[in-house]
Amino acid sequence: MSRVELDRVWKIYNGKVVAVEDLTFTIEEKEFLVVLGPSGGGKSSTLRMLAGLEEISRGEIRFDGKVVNHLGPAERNIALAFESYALYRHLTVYENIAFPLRVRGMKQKEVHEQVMQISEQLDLVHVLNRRPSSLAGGLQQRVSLARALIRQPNLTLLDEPISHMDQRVRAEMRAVIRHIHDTMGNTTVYVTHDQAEAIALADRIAIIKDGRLQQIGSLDDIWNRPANRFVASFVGEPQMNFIKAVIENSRSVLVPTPQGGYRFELYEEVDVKYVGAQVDMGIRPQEITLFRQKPEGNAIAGKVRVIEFAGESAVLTVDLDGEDSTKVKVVASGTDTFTQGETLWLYLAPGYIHLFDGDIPIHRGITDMD
Ligand SMILES: Nc1ncnc2c1ncn2[C@@H]1O[C@H](COP(=O)(O)OP(=O)(O)OP(=O)(O)O)[C@@H](O)[C@H]1O
Repeated sequence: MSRVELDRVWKIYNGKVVAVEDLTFTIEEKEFLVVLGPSGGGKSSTLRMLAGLEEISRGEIRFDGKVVNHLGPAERNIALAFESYALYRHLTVYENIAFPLRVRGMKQKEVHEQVMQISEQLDLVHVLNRRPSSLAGGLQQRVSLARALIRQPNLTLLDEPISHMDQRVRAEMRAVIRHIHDTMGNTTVYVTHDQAEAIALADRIAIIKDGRLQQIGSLDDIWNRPANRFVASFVGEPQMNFIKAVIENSRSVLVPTPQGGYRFELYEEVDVKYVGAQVDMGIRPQEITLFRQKPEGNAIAGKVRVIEFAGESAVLTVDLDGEDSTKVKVVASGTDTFTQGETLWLYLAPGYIHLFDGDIPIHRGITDMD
C-alpha cells in the first residue's frame, strides 16, 4: 500500500562502478511495476536499494513521501523473493512459509490458515513437510515466493522469482502472482529480463539499460511509442524489423533499389530538416500484411526464405527486394500456406511505420490513431 518514489538515485560500487545512474520514477500505490532490461543493466541494484539491502550512493527513496534511505529492510515492511531462494535449510517448507507470520507473533490457527491458503495457490501442499534442499530449483523458488507473498507487506519486491521454473509452470505462476497482487492490493516491483513476463504481468514497465531509465509506461506506450531504438528492438518477439530508407519529403520515405525504389507514405509529417536523411524504418513482424498480388500503397516485394511454424502462427523470414536483400520477419497466420522461394508483397500500414534517426524516433506511427 505504499507509493514509492525514486528521486535521482545513483548506485556506485566501490567508488567507481556506476550501476544505477540518476534514476527517477514513481511506483503508484497498488501498482504492479515490472523493471525490465538486459543483464547487467542495474535492475537488481535498483531493487536492492528499494529493499534497504544496498546503500543508496546518491539521491532519495521515499515511501509514501517519507525518506527511507537510512532504514533497513525490516523497518521498511517489505517482502522479498529473489532468484536464489535463501530458504532456511533446517526448517520444513511449512515452517519456511510460516516464518514471517511467526516473527510477527501471529496466533497458530491464523498462521495455519494463511500457510494453507498460499500453499494451495502456489501448489505446494504436497511438499509442506519436506526440507527445501530435497526439492528441485523451481519448487524451491515457489516456496521462496510463498514466504514473500504471505507477509502482506507495504511493498513486494520480486527479483526473477520464477526464473528456475520450467516453461509450463512459469505461465501458471505468472497468473498466480498477478492474482495474489490483485487480491492483496499491495504495491509490487518485479524484476525480469524476460519481456514475455513483463507483458503478462505489468501495469507499467520501466526499461533500464546501462543503469539508465530508457522508458516507463504502459505496454501500449512502449509497444507503440518507444522512446528510442533500443526500447523498440528490446520489446517484441520476434523483434522489430529495421529497413534502411531515405526521407523523400515530410510525408514519405523511399527504400532504394537499383530500379528506383519503393515509396512509403507516412501517417504523420516528419520534420523537413530530415529530408534526404538516411533513417531506419522500423516495422513489427506482427504488423505486416502479406499479399500475393501487389496491393495499393505502401508495399514492398520479397522472397520467402524460411518458414517456422509456431502453433497458430508462422514466422516467415523474407528477403526484401533491393541491393542488400534486407531480411525481415513476418508473423503470419499458421493456416495460410506459403512456399519457400515464392514472392510476396509486404504491406506496411502508414500508422505502423516507426522511423529512427540513429536512436531517436522521428515518426511513431499510431500516436494519434489510438
Ligand atoms: N556488489 C557489487 N560490486 C560491484 N559491482 C557490482 C555489484 N553488484 C552489481 N555490480 C555491477 O553493477 C552493474 C549492474 O548490476 P545489476 O546486478 O544491478 O544488473 P541487473 O540488470 O540486475 O543484471 P542481472 O539481470 O544480470 O542480475 C553490473 O555491471 C554489475 O557487474
